[in-house]
Amino acid sequence: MSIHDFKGAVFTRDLSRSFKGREVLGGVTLDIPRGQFVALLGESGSGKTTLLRALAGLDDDADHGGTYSVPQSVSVLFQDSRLLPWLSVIDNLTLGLRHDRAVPEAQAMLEAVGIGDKARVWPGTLSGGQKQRAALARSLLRSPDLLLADEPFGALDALTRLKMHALLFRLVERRRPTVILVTHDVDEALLLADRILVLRDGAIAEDHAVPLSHPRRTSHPEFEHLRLRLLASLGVETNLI
Ligand SMILES: Nc1ncnc2c1ncn2[C@@H]1O[C@H](COP(=O)(O)OP(=O)(O)OP(=O)(O)O)[C@@H](O)[C@H]1O
Repeated sequence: MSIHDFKGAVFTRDLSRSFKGREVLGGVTLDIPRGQFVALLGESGSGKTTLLRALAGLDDDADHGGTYSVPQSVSVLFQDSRLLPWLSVIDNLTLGLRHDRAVPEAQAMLEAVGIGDKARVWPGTLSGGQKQRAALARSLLRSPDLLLADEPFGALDALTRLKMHALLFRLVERRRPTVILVTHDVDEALLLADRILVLRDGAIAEDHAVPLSHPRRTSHPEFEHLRLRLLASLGVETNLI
């Protein structure tokens, strides 16, 4: 299939990236249909962030090979919220949006992520979880066709992370963007994703469908089966768990 025939959201062919002659991504070929929620797992250094940055077009410092196509409207969510400290929370959300509805829509999005009362405060006064809620609100306010999320909950405590999973799932259900979520957390991947890719040494080593309906329970036998399989492929000795 050529790039012109592809009707999905993300298309890559032999995508490679190198830094100073060292290959980090080595020929990634991938098709992601619209609206699919994909989790990207892999051991540290396997190239997850490099793949995400390639799709976001944020890698001018790398040598490029292969081709890719993504939708026009892409939002990126990072582990740190990247809110500008000199703008109020709502001004961070509306930055660059010109239309009349920007402020009420931003306020509604802050309500949706549970921090409607924080619109006028400085980002520096928010907790880590509140900052990530604001960052999530900012990225979804733009109604992206593709959301690229690089460990957005990695720095949060376990309880806040669970709340953020539920929130992300609810918001994504409503707007149905295609999502690629980089995570180290196998349970997070299994709770949220339709499909889980395992990256190894810069290539897609495994591609799993997650045949579980929502809401998902970690106690479901298929959940547990996939969990052990994924942990083993990530090099965790599962007989010790
Ligand atoms: N800008 C860069 N310059 C040089 N090397 C880089 C650059 N970005 C990434 N790398 C190298 O590419 C490899 C893959 O990095 P990447 O951040 O994509 O891995 P990752 O799977 O996201 O890792 P982690 O799970 O630890 O975040 C690493 O060895 C890293 O040092």
